[in-house]
Amino acid sequence: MAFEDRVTELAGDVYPPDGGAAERARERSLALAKPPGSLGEIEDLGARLAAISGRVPPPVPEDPAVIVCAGDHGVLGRGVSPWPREVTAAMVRNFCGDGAAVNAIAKSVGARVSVLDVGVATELARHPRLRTARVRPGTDDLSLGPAMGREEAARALMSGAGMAEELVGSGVDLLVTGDMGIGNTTPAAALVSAFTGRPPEETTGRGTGIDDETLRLKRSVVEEALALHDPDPKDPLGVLAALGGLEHAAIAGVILAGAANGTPVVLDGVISNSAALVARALVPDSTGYLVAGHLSAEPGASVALEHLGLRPLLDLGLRLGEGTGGLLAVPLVRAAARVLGEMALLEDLELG
Ligand SMILES: Cc1cc2ncn([C@H]3O[C@H](COP(=O)(O)O)[C@@H](O)[C@H]3O)c2cc1C
Ligand SMILES: O=C(O)c1cccnc1
Repeated sequence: MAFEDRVTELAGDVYPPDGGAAERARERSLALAKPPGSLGEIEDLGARLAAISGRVPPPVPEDPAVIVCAGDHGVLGRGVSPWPREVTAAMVRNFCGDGAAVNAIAKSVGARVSVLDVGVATELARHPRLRTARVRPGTDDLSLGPAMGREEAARALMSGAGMAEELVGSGVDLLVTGDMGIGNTTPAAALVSAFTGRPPEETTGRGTGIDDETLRLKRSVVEEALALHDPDPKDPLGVLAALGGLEHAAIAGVILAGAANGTPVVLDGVISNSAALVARALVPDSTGYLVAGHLSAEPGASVALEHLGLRPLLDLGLRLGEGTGGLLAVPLVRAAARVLGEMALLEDLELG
Protein backbone atom coordinates (compact mmCIF):
# COMPACT_ATOMS: atom_id res chain seq x y z
CA MET A 1 0.00 0.00 0.00
CA ALA A 2 1.28 3.49 -0.80
CA PHE A 3 2.32 5.45 2.28
CA GLU A 4 -0.18 8.15 1.38
CA ASP A 5 -2.98 5.55 1.64
CA ARG A 6 -1.63 4.46 5.00
CA VAL A 7 -1.86 8.06 6.22
CA THR A 8 -5.49 8.16 5.06
CA GLU A 9 -6.13 4.90 6.92
CA LEU A 10 -4.53 6.23 10.11
CA ALA A 11 -6.55 9.45 9.78
CA GLY A 12 -9.70 7.32 9.62
CA ASP A 13 -8.83 5.76 12.98
CA VAL A 14 -9.08 9.10 14.81
CA TYR A 15 -12.44 9.57 16.52
CA PRO A 16 -13.67 12.75 18.18
CA PRO A 17 -12.74 13.03 21.85
CA ASP A 18 -15.58 12.19 24.26
CA GLY A 19 -17.45 15.46 24.91
CA GLY A 20 -19.73 13.74 27.44
CA ALA A 21 -16.75 12.71 29.57
CA ALA A 22 -15.45 16.30 29.42
CA GLU A 23 -18.82 17.52 30.66
CA ARG A 24 -18.85 15.02 33.53
CA ALA A 25 -15.30 16.05 34.47
CA ARG A 26 -16.38 19.69 34.57
CA GLU A 27 -19.30 18.83 36.83
CA ARG A 28 -16.99 16.86 39.10
CA SER A 29 -14.52 19.76 39.20
CA LEU A 30 -17.30 22.05 40.41
CA ALA A 31 -18.19 19.60 43.19
CA LEU A 32 -14.63 19.11 44.51
CA ALA A 33 -13.48 20.49 47.88
CA LYS A 34 -12.47 23.93 46.60
CA PRO A 35 -14.19 27.05 45.37
CA PRO A 36 -15.64 26.30 41.92
CA GLY A 37 -13.19 27.18 39.14
CA SER A 38 -10.36 27.92 41.59
CA LEU A 39 -7.92 25.56 39.88
CA GLY A 40 -8.30 27.55 36.67
CA GLU A 41 -6.74 25.94 33.64
CA ILE A 42 -5.90 22.78 35.57
CA GLU A 43 -9.66 22.15 35.56
CA ASP A 44 -9.80 22.67 31.78
CA LEU A 45 -6.89 20.29 31.41
CA GLY A 46 -8.68 17.69 33.55
CA ALA A 47 -11.75 17.94 31.31
CA ARG A 48 -9.55 17.55 28.25
CA LEU A 49 -7.90 14.43 29.67
CA ALA A 50 -11.36 13.03 30.43
CA ALA A 51 -12.45 13.66 26.85
CA ILE A 52 -9.27 12.00 25.52
CA SER A 53 -9.58 8.88 27.70
CA GLY A 54 -13.39 8.76 27.82
CA ARG A 55 -13.05 8.30 31.59
CA VAL A 56 -13.89 10.40 34.65
CA PRO A 57 -11.60 10.66 36.45
CA PRO A 58 -9.05 10.26 33.67
CA PRO A 59 -6.08 7.94 34.30
CA VAL A 60 -3.00 9.58 35.83
CA PRO A 61 -0.14 9.28 33.30
CA GLU A 62 2.50 7.07 34.88
CA ASP A 63 4.71 6.29 31.91
CA PRO A 64 5.39 9.34 29.71
CA ALA A 65 7.78 9.26 26.76
CA VAL A 66 9.27 11.95 24.56
CA ILE A 67 9.92 11.10 20.93
CA VAL A 68 12.65 13.32 19.53
CA CYS A 69 12.23 13.32 15.74
CA ALA A 70 15.37 14.29 13.86
CA GLY A 71 16.12 15.38 10.31
CA ASP A 72 18.27 17.74 8.26
CA HIS A 73 17.29 20.59 5.96
CA GLY A 74 18.39 21.61 2.48
CA VAL A 75 17.28 25.17 3.16
CA LEU A 76 20.24 25.48 5.54
CA GLY A 77 22.25 26.23 2.37
CA ARG A 78 20.52 29.62 2.26
CA GLY A 79 22.19 30.64 5.54
CA VAL A 80 19.02 30.62 7.70
CA SER A 81 20.84 29.26 10.76
CA PRO A 82 24.35 29.98 12.01
CA TRP A 83 24.87 26.34 13.03
CA PRO A 84 26.38 23.70 10.75
CA ARG A 85 24.29 20.73 9.65
CA GLU A 86 26.58 18.33 11.52
CA VAL A 87 25.17 19.57 14.85
CA THR A 88 21.97 17.60 14.16
CA ALA A 89 23.83 14.27 14.17
CA ALA A 90 26.04 15.38 17.06
CA MET A 91 22.96 16.18 19.14
CA VAL A 92 21.33 12.85 18.29
CA ARG A 93 24.46 11.16 19.63
CA ASN A 94 24.18 13.42 22.67
CA PHE A 95 20.54 12.32 23.22
CA CYS A 96 21.75 8.72 23.13
CA GLY A 97 24.54 9.55 25.57
CA ASP A 98 22.16 11.22 28.04
CA GLY A 99 23.89 14.60 27.72
CA ALA A 100 21.21 16.91 26.32
CA ALA A 101 18.67 19.22 27.94
CA VAL A 102 15.92 16.80 26.95
CA ASN A 103 17.62 14.00 28.89
CA ALA A 104 18.02 16.08 32.05
CA ILE A 105 14.43 17.32 31.94
CA ALA A 106 13.03 13.90 31.03
CA LYS A 107 14.76 12.45 34.06
CA SER A 108 13.31 15.16 36.27
CA VAL A 109 9.74 14.20 35.24
CA GLY A 110 10.32 10.45 34.92
CA ALA A 111 9.93 10.23 31.14
CA ARG A 112 11.54 7.85 28.67
CA VAL A 113 13.54 9.38 25.81
CA SER A 114 13.28 7.85 22.33
CA VAL A 115 14.95 9.25 19.25
CA LEU A 116 13.69 8.78 15.71
CA ASP A 117 16.02 9.49 12.78
CA VAL A 118 13.75 10.17 9.82
CA GLY A 119 16.33 12.08 7.81
CA VAL A 120 19.61 13.04 9.44
CA ALA A 121 22.20 13.66 6.72
CA THR A 122 25.00 11.87 8.55
CA GLU A 123 24.63 8.14 9.08
CA LEU A 124 24.42 7.36 12.78
CA ALA A 125 25.70 4.36 14.71
CA ARG A 126 23.07 2.04 16.16
CA HIS A 127 21.92 2.70 19.70
CA PRO A 128 19.12 1.13 21.75
CA ARG A 129 17.45 4.51 22.16
CA LEU A 130 17.64 5.38 18.45
CA ARG A 131 15.20 4.19 15.81
CA THR A 132 16.58 4.60 12.31
CA ALA A 133 13.94 5.19 9.66
CA ARG A 134 15.88 7.49 7.35
CA VAL A 135 13.52 8.37 4.55
CA ARG A 136 16.27 10.41 2.89
CA PRO A 137 19.44 12.17 4.11
CA GLY A 138 17.72 15.51 4.73
CA THR A 139 15.30 17.55 2.66
CA ASP A 140 15.96 19.60 -0.46
CA ASP A 141 15.94 23.40 -0.31
CA LEU A 142 12.26 24.36 -0.01
CA SER A 143 12.92 27.79 -1.50
CA LEU A 144 14.01 26.18 -4.80
CA GLY A 145 11.55 23.30 -5.12
CA PRO A 146 9.61 20.81 -2.97
CA ALA A 147 11.47 19.88 0.22
CA MET A 148 10.58 16.22 -0.44
CA GLY A 149 8.15 14.04 -2.37
CA ARG A 150 4.62 13.30 -1.17
CA GLU A 151 5.42 9.64 -0.57
CA GLU A 152 8.51 10.64 1.40
CA ALA A 153 6.45 12.96 3.57
CA ALA A 154 3.88 10.20 4.08
CA ARG A 155 6.61 7.70 4.93
CA ALA A 156 8.18 10.00 7.52
CA LEU A 157 4.74 10.63 9.00
CA MET A 158 4.08 6.89 9.26
CA SER A 159 7.49 6.36 10.91
CA GLY A 160 6.50 8.78 13.66
CA ALA A 161 3.14 7.07 13.98
CA GLY A 162 4.78 3.64 14.13
CA MET A 163 7.14 4.68 16.88
CA ALA A 164 4.30 6.25 18.89
CA GLU A 165 2.16 3.13 18.48
CA GLU A 166 4.99 0.89 19.61
CA LEU A 167 5.58 3.01 22.70
CA VAL A 168 1.87 3.02 23.56
CA GLY A 169 1.89 -0.76 23.09
CA SER A 170 4.72 -1.02 25.61
CA GLY A 171 2.82 0.92 28.26
CA VAL A 172 3.46 4.57 27.47
CA ASP A 173 0.39 6.57 28.46
CA LEU A 174 1.51 10.11 27.62
CA LEU A 175 3.41 11.14 24.49
CA VAL A 176 5.57 14.25 24.27
CA THR A 177 6.75 15.54 20.89
CA GLY A 178 10.33 16.66 20.33
CA ASP A 179 12.51 17.76 17.41
CA MET A 180 16.12 18.06 16.37
CA GLY A 181 17.22 19.46 13.03
CA ILE A 182 19.45 22.43 12.39
CA GLY A 183 17.46 24.87 10.24
CA ASN A 184 14.06 23.43 11.20
CA THR A 185 12.49 26.68 12.41
CA THR A 186 12.45 27.83 8.76
CA PRO A 187 10.14 25.04 7.50
CA ALA A 188 8.14 25.45 10.72
CA ALA A 189 7.54 29.12 9.87
CA ALA A 190 6.61 28.24 6.29
CA LEU A 191 4.10 25.62 7.48
CA VAL A 192 2.57 28.01 10.00
CA SER A 193 2.15 30.67 7.29
CA ALA A 194 0.73 28.13 4.84
CA PHE A 195 -1.90 26.79 7.24
CA THR A 196 -2.86 30.04 8.99
CA GLY A 197 -2.50 32.49 6.10
CA ARG A 198 -0.39 34.78 8.28
CA PRO A 199 2.58 36.53 6.64
CA PRO A 200 6.20 35.38 7.19
CA GLU A 201 6.98 38.50 9.32
CA GLU A 202 4.56 37.10 11.91
CA THR A 203 5.68 33.48 11.76
CA THR A 204 9.44 33.67 11.24
CA GLY A 205 11.73 34.22 14.21
CA ARG A 206 15.31 34.03 15.36
CA GLY A 207 15.42 30.26 15.90
CA THR A 208 18.61 29.42 17.76
CA GLY A 209 19.43 33.16 17.88
CA ILE A 210 20.18 34.82 14.55
CA ASP A 211 21.05 38.50 14.04
CA ASP A 212 18.82 41.10 12.34
CA GLU A 213 20.35 40.62 8.92
CA THR A 214 19.93 36.84 8.99
CA LEU A 215 16.35 37.27 10.21
CA ARG A 216 15.60 39.47 7.18
CA LEU A 217 17.10 36.82 4.92
CA LYS A 218 15.16 34.02 6.67
CA ARG A 219 11.88 35.89 6.20
CA SER A 220 12.55 36.44 2.53
CA VAL A 221 13.40 32.75 2.12
CA VAL A 222 10.03 31.81 3.67
CA GLU A 223 8.31 34.38 1.47
CA GLU A 224 10.00 33.00 -1.67
CA ALA A 225 9.01 29.46 -0.73
CA LEU A 226 5.37 30.45 -0.23
CA ALA A 227 5.33 32.29 -3.55
CA LEU A 228 6.97 29.33 -5.31
CA HIS A 229 4.65 26.62 -3.95
CA ASP A 230 1.41 28.56 -3.48
CA PRO A 231 0.43 25.98 -0.82
CA ASP A 232 -3.14 24.74 -0.65
CA PRO A 233 -4.10 24.00 3.00
CA LYS A 234 -6.76 21.62 1.73
CA ASP A 235 -3.91 19.37 0.53
CA PRO A 236 -2.03 18.92 3.82
CA LEU A 237 0.36 16.25 2.58
CA GLY A 238 1.22 18.41 -0.43
CA VAL A 239 1.96 21.38 1.84
CA LEU A 240 4.06 19.19 4.12
CA ALA A 241 6.05 17.81 1.18
CA ALA A 242 6.60 21.25 -0.37
CA LEU A 243 7.50 23.23 2.75
CA GLY A 244 8.07 20.91 5.67
CA GLY A 245 10.81 18.81 7.16
CA LEU A 246 11.04 15.08 7.75
CA GLU A 247 10.85 15.57 11.52
CA HIS A 248 7.79 17.82 11.14
CA ALA A 249 6.17 14.97 9.20
CA ALA A 250 7.15 12.40 11.85
CA ILE A 251 5.72 14.59 14.62
CA ALA A 252 2.43 14.88 12.72
CA GLY A 253 2.46 11.07 12.71
CA VAL A 254 3.08 10.91 16.47
CA ILE A 255 0.07 13.19 16.94
CA LEU A 256 -2.23 11.12 14.72
CA ALA A 257 -1.14 7.84 16.32
CA GLY A 258 -1.65 9.30 19.81
CA ALA A 259 -5.12 10.49 18.78
CA ALA A 260 -5.99 7.14 17.18
CA ASN A 261 -4.96 5.36 20.40
CA GLY A 262 -6.70 7.75 22.80
CA THR A 263 -3.36 8.80 24.26
CA PRO A 264 -2.77 12.48 25.09
CA VAL A 265 0.06 14.16 23.19
CA VAL A 266 1.90 17.08 24.79
CA LEU A 267 3.30 19.50 22.23
CA ASP A 268 6.68 21.13 22.57
CA GLY A 269 7.62 24.31 20.67
CA VAL A 270 7.16 25.78 17.23
CA ILE A 271 8.21 22.70 15.26
CA SER A 272 5.62 20.62 17.10
CA ASN A 273 3.04 23.40 16.78
CA SER A 274 3.55 23.52 13.02
CA ALA A 275 3.24 19.72 12.83
CA ALA A 276 -0.01 19.96 14.79
CA LEU A 277 -1.34 22.23 12.04
CA VAL A 278 -0.53 19.51 9.49
CA ALA A 279 -2.26 16.91 11.69
CA ARG A 280 -5.29 19.15 12.10
CA ALA A 281 -5.54 19.75 8.36
CA LEU A 282 -5.48 15.96 7.86
CA VAL A 283 -7.87 15.20 10.73
CA PRO A 284 -9.56 18.11 12.52
CA ASP A 285 -10.38 15.89 15.53
CA SER A 286 -6.69 15.21 16.20
CA THR A 287 -6.37 18.61 17.92
CA GLY A 288 -8.64 17.39 20.71
CA TYR A 289 -5.95 14.94 21.84
CA LEU A 290 -3.31 17.66 22.21
CA VAL A 291 -2.03 19.61 25.16
CA ALA A 292 0.11 22.67 24.40
CA GLY A 293 2.99 22.17 26.82
CA HIS A 294 4.47 25.63 26.51
CA LEU A 295 4.69 28.78 24.45
CA SER A 296 7.96 28.96 22.56
CA ALA A 297 9.60 32.35 22.14
CA GLU A 298 9.49 31.72 18.38
CA PRO A 299 6.66 33.92 17.00
CA GLY A 300 5.14 31.18 14.84
CA ALA A 301 4.30 29.28 18.02
CA SER A 302 1.64 31.70 19.23
CA VAL A 303 0.23 32.07 15.72
CA ALA A 304 -0.07 28.29 15.38
CA LEU A 305 -1.51 27.71 18.86
CA GLU A 306 -4.07 30.44 18.37
CA HIS A 307 -5.14 28.80 15.11
CA LEU A 308 -5.36 25.44 16.88
CA GLY A 309 -7.37 26.97 19.73
CA LEU A 310 -4.84 25.70 22.29
CA ARG A 311 -3.63 27.62 25.32
CA PRO A 312 -0.07 26.83 26.34
CA LEU A 313 0.39 25.65 29.93
CA LEU A 314 3.79 27.27 30.46
CA ASP A 315 5.48 30.41 29.18
CA LEU A 316 9.10 30.24 30.28
CA GLY A 317 10.86 31.92 27.37
CA LEU A 318 12.11 28.57 26.10
CA ARG A 319 13.37 28.36 22.52
CA LEU A 320 15.20 25.08 22.41
CA GLY A 321 12.96 22.32 21.12
CA GLU A 322 14.04 18.67 21.67
CA GLY A 323 10.81 18.21 23.65
CA THR A 324 12.05 20.23 26.63
CA GLY A 325 9.01 22.51 27.01
CA GLY A 326 6.59 19.65 26.49
CA LEU A 327 8.28 17.58 29.18
CA LEU A 328 8.20 20.44 31.68
CA ALA A 329 4.40 20.40 31.41
CA VAL A 330 4.11 16.69 32.28
CA PRO A 331 3.71 17.30 36.04
CA LEU A 332 0.79 19.64 35.30
CA VAL A 333 -0.91 16.94 33.23
CA ARG A 334 -0.45 14.45 36.05
CA ALA A 335 -1.73 16.95 38.60
CA ALA A 336 -4.87 17.69 36.58
CA ALA A 337 -5.75 13.98 36.43
CA ARG A 338 -4.94 13.44 40.12
CA VAL A 339 -7.12 16.38 41.17
CA LEU A 340 -10.15 14.79 39.50
CA GLY A 341 -9.39 11.36 40.92
CA GLU A 342 -8.22 12.05 44.43
CA MET A 343 -9.85 15.17 45.86
CA ALA A 344 -12.71 14.96 48.31
CA LEU A 345 -16.06 16.57 47.51
CA LEU A 346 -17.18 19.91 48.89
CA GLU A 347 -20.33 18.24 50.28
CA ASP A 348 -18.19 15.81 52.30
CA LEU A 349 -16.32 18.51 54.20
CA GLU A 350 -16.84 18.21 57.93
CA LEU A 351 -17.77 21.68 59.08
CA GLY A 352 -18.47 20.74 62.69
C1 LIG B 1 23.53 22.76 20.11
C2 LIG B 1 22.08 22.80 19.71
C3 LIG B 1 21.15 21.98 20.37
C4 LIG B 1 19.81 22.06 20.02
N1 LIG B 1 18.73 21.40 20.48
C5 LIG B 1 17.67 21.82 19.85
N2 LIG B 1 18.00 22.75 18.96
C6 LIG B 1 17.00 23.45 18.16
O1 LIG B 1 17.58 24.38 17.25
C7 LIG B 1 17.37 24.02 15.88
C8 LIG B 1 16.45 24.97 15.19
O2 LIG B 1 16.92 26.26 15.12
P1 LIG B 1 17.43 26.92 13.76
O3 LIG B 1 16.28 26.85 12.81
O4 LIG B 1 17.80 28.31 14.14
O5 LIG B 1 18.61 26.10 13.30
C9 LIG B 1 16.76 22.65 15.93
O6 LIG B 1 17.72 21.67 15.78
C10 LIG B 1 16.09 22.62 17.25
O7 LIG B 1 15.76 21.36 17.70
C11 LIG B 1 19.33 22.94 19.03
C12 LIG B 1 20.26 23.76 18.36
C13 LIG B 1 21.62 23.69 18.68
C14 LIG B 1 22.60 24.54 17.97
O1 LIG C 1 10.14 26.47 19.56
C1 LIG C 1 11.06 25.66 19.54
O2 LIG C 1 10.90 24.50 19.92
C2 LIG C 1 12.41 26.06 18.99
C3 LIG C 1 12.77 27.37 18.91
C4 LIG C 1 14.02 27.71 18.43
C5 LIG C 1 14.89 26.71 18.02
N1 LIG C 1 14.52 25.44 18.10
C6 LIG C 1 13.31 25.11 18.57
